[in-house]
Amino acid sequence: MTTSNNSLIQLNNFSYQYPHTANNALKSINLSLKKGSFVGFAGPTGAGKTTLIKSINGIVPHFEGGTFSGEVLLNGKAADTMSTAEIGRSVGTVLDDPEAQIICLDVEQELVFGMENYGVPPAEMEQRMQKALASVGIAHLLGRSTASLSGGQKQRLAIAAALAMLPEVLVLDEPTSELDPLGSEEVFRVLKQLHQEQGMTILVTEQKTDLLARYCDQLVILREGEMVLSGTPREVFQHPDIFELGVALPEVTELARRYYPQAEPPITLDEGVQFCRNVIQTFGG
Ligand SMILES: Nc1ncnc2c1ncn2[C@@H]1O[C@H](COP(=O)(O)OP(=O)(O)OP(=O)(O)O)[C@@H](O)[C@H]1O
Repeated sequence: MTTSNNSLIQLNNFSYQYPHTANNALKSINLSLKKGSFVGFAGPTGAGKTTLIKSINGIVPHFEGGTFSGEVLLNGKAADTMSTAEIGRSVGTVLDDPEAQIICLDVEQELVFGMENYGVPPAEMEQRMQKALASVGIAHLLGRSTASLSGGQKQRLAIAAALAMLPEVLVLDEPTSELDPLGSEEVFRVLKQLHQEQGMTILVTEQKTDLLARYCDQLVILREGEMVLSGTPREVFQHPDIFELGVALPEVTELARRYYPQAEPPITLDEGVQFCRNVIQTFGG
């Protein structure tokens, strides 16, 4: 086993192939993530983003089967030697579709369900439930039926249910795919707050790169199972190769890079406004 440093999650030359497929879905991934990271994963469809998330929460290989080489370490321990229950104590998962993840009829049951399965004492459950709901700003929804919640509220509930298990890391697979722009922003604001106020480690796959640009500290780009770029959102979106990697850039970045390829492109709307002002001044002057 490779010696682990102080990484919370470490992938060493990790390759994985689903059963009955011809190619590896992940190819020699080397990635080291420290506690307190907020990392976004992007890349074209089929790049391996979901598979990478599933390799961290143990679905790969525990439930999917298949073959792998290399290793995924959680706190220095090889994930394939841990039970899924053990992995679940460290890694909380939120899926793209809250409808599929929420299984109980009311908010309280939804939060209690996971804790009961892990044998959390009832008095502690109540405390954890209140804290988890407050953390994502939906304490007022206790007592509501899950069917009556909006998409954004359901996704916050899914996050709260994961938080009630006191995970060290939260992995989210396209958590805004069912949400409109306001709901998407709401989810990322909650994540940023968890990250800043509780030091939660957050790993998220997301197609909306403007959200990744604004909220993540680190961005990893995958293509055809390989990790092709990694850095701050600015380093990644300003990288000369980014256009060739099939990643949808934030709109402001895309426009600036196309029309002013020599200039340092903006990566957020605010920077885009300033960029336009500078362009107008240059041409006006
Ligand atoms: N359960 C599975 N069985 C077989 N092959 C799979 C399975 N799940 C994914 N794959 C294949 O593994 C590769 C990586 O898929 P993955 O879902 O990880 O990509 P992704 O980047 O998340 O794509 P998307 O953005 O479309 O969700 C693809 O070629 C896909 O067809």
